[in-house]
Amino acid sequence: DLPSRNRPKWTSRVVTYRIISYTRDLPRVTVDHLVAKALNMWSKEIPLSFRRVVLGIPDIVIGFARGAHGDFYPFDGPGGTLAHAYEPGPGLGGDAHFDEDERWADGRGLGINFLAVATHELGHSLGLRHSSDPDSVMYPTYGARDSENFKLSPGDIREIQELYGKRSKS
Ligand SMILES: CC(C)C[C@H](CS(C)(=N)=N)C(=O)N[C@H]1Cc2cn(c3ccccc23)CCCCCCNC1=O
Ligand SMILES: [Zn+2]
Repeated sequence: DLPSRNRPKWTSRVVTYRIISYTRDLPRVTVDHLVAKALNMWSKEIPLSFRRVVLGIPDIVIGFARGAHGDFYPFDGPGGTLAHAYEPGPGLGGDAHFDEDERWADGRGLGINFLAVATHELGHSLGLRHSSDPDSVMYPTYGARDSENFKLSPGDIREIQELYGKRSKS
């Protein structure tokens, strides 16, 4: 894209998040853990950290919902769109919604790999757009990945560092 195109990003060094609803398919602690893992996959590459809050208004609201759920993008039942997230900004900005009509899995059982989808969505929450590289986490369609060694592609790392800079090793 044109470098001058204004790409929204978080300007604070610490971004807060709150998980406000869960799925019946996974234990809450598993969702908490996989969300933290997805966030850490991105934050370890950039000078930005995430803090979970359980009360109040965070930067990023994360939740599960089905059908129409209060924004302009109702979900579509099983299959189809699995989730959506908003680019950085106030209000809905940064929020990530997961379609409760999917069968969510932790990477072992059948079902949609929640870690893979959460990493994609939180990439959007950080300001990333889609990639044409099928190995990228930001590829527009879901591909079953074994979550054992699920990781960001070199392109994903390049994109997020282009937006936020590199995390200094010090
Ligand atoms: C990349 C994801 C993690 C997030 C994206 C949504 S977003 C906004 N966050 N970029 C997503 O859900 N993409 C659809 C795209 C899609 C594929 N098909 C569709 C059929 C109908 C509607 C959408 C789709 C064909 C049939 C397969 C349906 C199941 C898989 N769905 C997808 O891959
Ligand atoms: Zn996407």
